[in-house]
Amino acid sequence: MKIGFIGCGNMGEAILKGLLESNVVDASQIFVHTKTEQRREALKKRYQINIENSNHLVAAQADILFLATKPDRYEQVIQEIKDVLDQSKTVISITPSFTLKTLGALVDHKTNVIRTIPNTPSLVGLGMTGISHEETVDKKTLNLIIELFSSFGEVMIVSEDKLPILSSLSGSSPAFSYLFMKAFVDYGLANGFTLEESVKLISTSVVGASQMVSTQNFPIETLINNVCSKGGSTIEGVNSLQENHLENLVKEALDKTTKRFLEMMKEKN
Ligand SMILES: NC(=O)C1=CN([C@@H]2O[C@H](COP(=O)(O)OP(=O)(O)OC[C@H]3O[C@@H](n4cnc5c(N)ncnc54)[C@H](OP(=O)(O)O)[C@@H]3O)[C@@H](O)[C@H]2O)C=CC1
Ligand SMILES: O=C(O)[C@@H]1CCC=N1
Repeated sequence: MKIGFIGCGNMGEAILKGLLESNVVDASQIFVHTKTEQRREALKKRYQINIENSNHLVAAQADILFLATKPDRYEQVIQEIKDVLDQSKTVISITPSFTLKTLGALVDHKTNVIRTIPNTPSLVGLGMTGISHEETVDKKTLNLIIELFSSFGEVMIVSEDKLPILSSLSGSSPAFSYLFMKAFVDYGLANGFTLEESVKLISTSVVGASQMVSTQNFPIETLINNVCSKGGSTIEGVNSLQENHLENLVKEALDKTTKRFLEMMKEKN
């Protein structure tokens, strides 16, 4: 099996590194083209993968092809590679903008297309990828795609209409978590802790809290209450966040994120 990347920036590299570290594929099986030579050289040096001089050369060799450019390049790069696409290949979109129907039309229905929303924690093997596909995709191909994405994280198959919300919940949410965590790091720095200490304290606690939410069969409210000792310190912070409407702020941000996803789709379909 050969895997191609057309474009390989933040998200493409997260998938590429996730795949390599999971050992499901070897560097010799990966073929990449990006716009700039500088980026191609950097990726070659970092991962010892095959670098090609055109998108066409990548597509000609790959069985599975990640379109990892920004959405404004999708139409152009598909034009460049269309003549080498056939039923033996699978094209994977990772962008909000294009529906399966539009992607199918762009590739002249010559190849399988899968629509995904991955996230950047794939880089460290803790990704979360939403996948939508046409019913016509055969089981073997679908299982292979699921296996690839599962090698660096979790996978959720959803109907296409659910992708905009899924993207806010898992594609974009790492950015919101980083912003939240940045406030803790800044607080540690301002109060005598080093950067390393502050990062360790908050990142370990957030990993622990994530594990509690995903493994303990409690409502999240119970987990919050279990930290708030009666008459203790935490309740003061929780009350302050609630008085400042943290949950409403987050929901408003999610609404705006989803709205933009839908606008991006409207622009291209
Ligand atoms: N970042 C994220 O968290 C997530 C991103 N996505 C989606 O992933 C896609 C990529 O985003 P992201 O990785 O952040 O973007 P980046 O800007 O980091 O990467 C874009 C890549 O595309 C390459 N590129 C640009 N033009 C061409 C071209 N004509 N041919 C080949 N390669 C080209 C760039 O090359 P070069 O580096 O040489 O300039 C770069 O490697 C987007 O569609 C985004 O919606 C989805 C989920 C999460
Ligand atoms: O910001 C974006 O458009 C992409 C989609 C999900 C995360 N990043």
